[in-house]
Amino acid sequence: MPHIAFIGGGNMARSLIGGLIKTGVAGSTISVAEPRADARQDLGREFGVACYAESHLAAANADVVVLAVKPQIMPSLQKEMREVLARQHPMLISIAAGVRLDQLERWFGALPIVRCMPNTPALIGAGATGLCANARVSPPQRAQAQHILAAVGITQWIAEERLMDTVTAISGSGPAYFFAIVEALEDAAVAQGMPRATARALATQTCLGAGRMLTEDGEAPGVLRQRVTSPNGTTQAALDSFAGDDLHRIVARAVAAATRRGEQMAADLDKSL
Ligand SMILES: NC(=O)c1ccc[n+]([C@@H]2O[C@H](COP(=O)([O-])OP(=O)(O)OC[C@H]3O[C@@H](n4cnc5c(N)ncnc54)[C@H](O)[C@@H]3O)[C@@H](O)[C@H]2O)c1
Ligand code: PRO
Repeated sequence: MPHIAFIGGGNMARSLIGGLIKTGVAGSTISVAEPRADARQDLGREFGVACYAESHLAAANADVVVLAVKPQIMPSLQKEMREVLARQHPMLISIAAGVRLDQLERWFGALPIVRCMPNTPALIGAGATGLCANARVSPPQRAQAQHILAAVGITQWIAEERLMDTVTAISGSGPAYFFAIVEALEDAAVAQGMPRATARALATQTCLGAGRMLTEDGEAPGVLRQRVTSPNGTTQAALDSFAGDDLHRIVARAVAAATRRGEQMAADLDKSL
């Protein structure tokens, strides 16, 4: 069994650890570095994993090191981690938004590195993750990285690293877009006089039902949309209104803004060093 060390024991690490344990990985093969004592205690109690306040201790026997800290923290890890990484030569998996493979190599050394972008539905095992590897990652290591992320949802390999910022803009940030749409539907119904609890229940279940149809029917979203849309009916009226407001342009602009922000975050990290 490979030993996996998580550096950072926050939300995303917790969901990955929970997913791995559910797939049968033993807690004794996982260690976590987390500065917050209460989080260390919770993780140890819930999953039976070994928790440390210092990163180099968690990574001491690791075959795989998952970097699960905020992007801004990443460069500051190098001082503490460089020696243990040089000794262990593990595969690194970074889940940080807007941190490039070349930056990770510069900070942590010439290691096999996988950059990936999961999303918060990983917390309930329904995540979507894009992964991108540097040339040092062997085929078995690719399979190992995919296995770790597949514990919390679907995975897609991304050949061109520049598209990892697009992954972040589509599926990394994407859950927030759908929550925003549910909020907007809820507000629209409330404005027409519906009680908020009723509006929320209807909008939420509609989102779940539409999502399940997308994943379970195997039909393209356009086909499913047409099936809801009676000629000259209510849906047509709403879709015409969306088209009049150029929904596709609104979404494309938002995705472009998120993509640019990812690129900017990486550029800021370059400047901060
Ligand atoms: N939340 C999301 O939607 C999402 C989605 C995809 C990827 N990500 C990425 O995942 C990473 C973690 O995000 P999160 O939402 O789990 O954040 P989080 O704040 O819940 O977890 C980060 C953890 O790192 C710990 N930490 C801080 N300094 C540390 C250090 N020096 N050594 C070890 N641990 C340290 C913090 O105490 C915290 O518990 C980020 O890089 C983020 O970009 C987040
Ligand atoms: N949350 C992180 C952000 O908003 C990365 C994707 C989702 O930057």
